[in-house]
Amino acid sequence: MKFADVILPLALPKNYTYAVPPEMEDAVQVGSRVAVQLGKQKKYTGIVKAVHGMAPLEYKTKPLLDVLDRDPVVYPNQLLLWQWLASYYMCTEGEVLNAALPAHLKLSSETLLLFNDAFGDDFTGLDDSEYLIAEALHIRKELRIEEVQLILDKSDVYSVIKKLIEKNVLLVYEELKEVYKEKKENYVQLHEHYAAEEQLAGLFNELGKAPKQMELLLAYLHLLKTQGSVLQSELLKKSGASAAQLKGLVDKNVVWIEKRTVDRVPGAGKADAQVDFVLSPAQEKALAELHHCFESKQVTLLHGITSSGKTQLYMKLIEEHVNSGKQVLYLLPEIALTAQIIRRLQKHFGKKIGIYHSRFSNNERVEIWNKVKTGELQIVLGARSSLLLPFRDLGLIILDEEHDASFKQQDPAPRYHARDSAIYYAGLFGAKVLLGSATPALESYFNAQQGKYGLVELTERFGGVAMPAIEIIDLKKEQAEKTMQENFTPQLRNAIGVSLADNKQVILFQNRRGYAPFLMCTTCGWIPNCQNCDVSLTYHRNQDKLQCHYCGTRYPYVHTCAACGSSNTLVPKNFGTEKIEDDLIQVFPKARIARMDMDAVRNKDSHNKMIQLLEQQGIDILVGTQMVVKGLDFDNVNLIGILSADSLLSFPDFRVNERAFQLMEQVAGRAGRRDGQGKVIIQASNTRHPILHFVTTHDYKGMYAAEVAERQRFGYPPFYRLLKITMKHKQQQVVEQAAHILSNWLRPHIGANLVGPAAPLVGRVRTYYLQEMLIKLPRDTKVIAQTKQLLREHFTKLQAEKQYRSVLIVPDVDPV
Ligand SMILES: Nc1ncnc2c1ncn2[C@@H]1O[C@H](COP(=O)(O)OP(=O)(O)OP(=O)(O)O)[C@@H](O)[C@H]1O
Ligand SMILES: [Zn+2]
Repeated sequence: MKFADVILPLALPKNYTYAVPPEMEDAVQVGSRVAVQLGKQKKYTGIVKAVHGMAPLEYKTKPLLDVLDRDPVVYPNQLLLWQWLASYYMCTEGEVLNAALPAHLKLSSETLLLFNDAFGDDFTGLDDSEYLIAEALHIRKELRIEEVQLILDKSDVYSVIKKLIEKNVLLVYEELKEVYKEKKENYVQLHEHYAAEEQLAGLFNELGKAPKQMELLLAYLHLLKTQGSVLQSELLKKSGASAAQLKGLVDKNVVWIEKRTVDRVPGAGKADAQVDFVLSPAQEKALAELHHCFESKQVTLLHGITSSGKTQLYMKLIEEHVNSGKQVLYLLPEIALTAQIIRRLQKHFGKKIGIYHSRFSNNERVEIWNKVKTGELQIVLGARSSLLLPFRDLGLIILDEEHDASFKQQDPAPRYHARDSAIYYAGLFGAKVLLGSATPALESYFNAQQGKYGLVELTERFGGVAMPAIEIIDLKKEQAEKTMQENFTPQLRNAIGVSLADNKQVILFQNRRGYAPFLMCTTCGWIPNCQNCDVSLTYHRNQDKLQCHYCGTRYPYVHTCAACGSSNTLVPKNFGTEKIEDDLIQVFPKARIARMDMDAVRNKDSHNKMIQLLEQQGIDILVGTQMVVKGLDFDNVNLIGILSADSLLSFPDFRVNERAFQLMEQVAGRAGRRDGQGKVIIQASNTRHPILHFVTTHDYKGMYAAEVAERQRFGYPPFYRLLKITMKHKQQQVVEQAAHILSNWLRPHIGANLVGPAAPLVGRVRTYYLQEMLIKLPRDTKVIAQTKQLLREHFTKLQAEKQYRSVLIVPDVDPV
């Protein structure tokens, strides 16, 4: 008898073993999907993790209901990655599976099946079982899996359902909006008859009487010449003609329309890689050093200052790996994945490159998933989650902007860090990892210093452009002398004026969105808070609403103070990007001003459009949050303003200095990238903060040395590892008691390295009260593994107690 261990898409503490019925023995394979029953009612599809001959001792096995795939959907290396992620980040393999598989590869008994009206009612291509289900669906429009089982009078219905999905008869509800279908587009083709010059000339004569059709024809010929093929939609747009006018040409047998399947995944025309630029001598040297490092190290850190051309080096490395038949994964923070970087890469790698991030539809994800699996896509440019794609033969992972905190997943599990996970995953393939940044994470630079990673430094900007000059302006002094106009010092106002007069562009940075981070009653000091979270509400003037940035709830503007009853005494305090935008309009009424933050660019298109507008110099002044920082490359920006450095340097976190340095150095790096030296103006109240000194001198190493000494003194990363435990419950007393009990159990084992429990700064979020504990762990793999095991046991023990069963316990390994 054979048995299969199956990973189910649930947060189950362990995997279940099922018996393999003899008729499925040949079909069942590691990495294939199988349908199984869990408990009395529920059915799921899971993935086979192992096939073996050992019956479990603790329970009687149920049989597999069905094997869904002839070819496994994941490779053994994915299964190893899932296992590692679950164990290292303290979650279940089911949770990892859930994050990794695109929705259409998951089915469960809760799944609702719908009839696909587009299929019509021609059922001739279906076999008997398929026909029965299709007919039932056609009449009833939707069915649950149990109903399908009743109709067919058998339990193993998953293969029938799968076939019906493939034949486009049936839709799975989760994907209703975007079920996987090939995408078709209409292309216009000139009739062969007119390929010859004379015939075409004759046609022109004929159409002389029909000017619109003539325009259509001219537009067609132009598009054909420039693009090789002619999309109907583009032709109509370019010629300004209507569909009816185009139909006129079709009726005259001049052109015909062909429906073609097109790739959803955007890929520019060229099929071949062509990396045709020349590296500068400094870049050549760095490339040689990278090769040298990779001879002995799996991981190398490329520390290259802003605009030194790191991206060009990546492209050279990508080319080498692609030429040797390997796959390459290029990871970027989500918001940095803009049309700008995509275009830069597509220019050189054309169709070999695929893009993958969370804003993609399920359809697009499935397409990429399949092409990565077959190896057809050799390069993937993606955000964190593209690490979970089924690579076939990975040769290189590049992590650009590797210091970026968004490489760490927050919610839900797996709470993984793409950098560390990439290093593990690459190891399975014997692949290399390149970490790149102008401001590396302290942890990475430390590892490089220790010799664990290779280190290559690129210390000059491409084209010999100088680093921007940095000027710190004393906000206190200017405020005392009453020279401020809104939030601008005279120095910043002047500099903006000079840039505008020179037709240059300006970027202003402020790390808060909205109009004002909070309102305050001038009579009694009352501040409006969120009802679900212990946090003040941000004022958004454009919507005339107050908004909680923790749970997203919106509230109408308040005119009367809830504490003292005075009316119209609430005033905005502090300032966000919306306010700066408003101020700019007043101070520079003629300038073209735009704002880039999460409110202004909700979808990927508006974000890309704004970047494009900036590239084409349709914007004079851009004000934005972190978003304006990430990896952007503009020719004409020569001034950067940081409106308040204090707000970056004053929140309670041991990484605050590192983060502030990275942000300011990165945003400064957007200035003067092409010609002439750029300028950065930083407004600050505390002008003597040591970090400002390091920013002024672009002194990463100085910052590193100072910070690392502090970290060592206080026992923080990179010297210690951190593990944060957050506990949540709707009742404050329950969560406090639970945290107290858990910490009392843990303290004898962990001692002084257990900090807390205590309520975090924002002690209640989304109506849940929070308690946090921090565990500092020595960098010793064995101790770390033992501690995680200890925690797992005690979590289980706590949740076995009835009154604490509903307390949520969230472990976060290596929190950022
Ligand atoms: N060898 C080269 N040939 C042509 N152009 C280059 C070369 N190296 C760099 N450039 C150009 O210089 C600019 C800066 O390079 P790039 O964006 O790669 O820098 P970077 O190091 O990634 O900067 P950042 O860290 O600030 O994002 C880009 O416009 C790039 O096209
Ligand atoms: Zn809230």
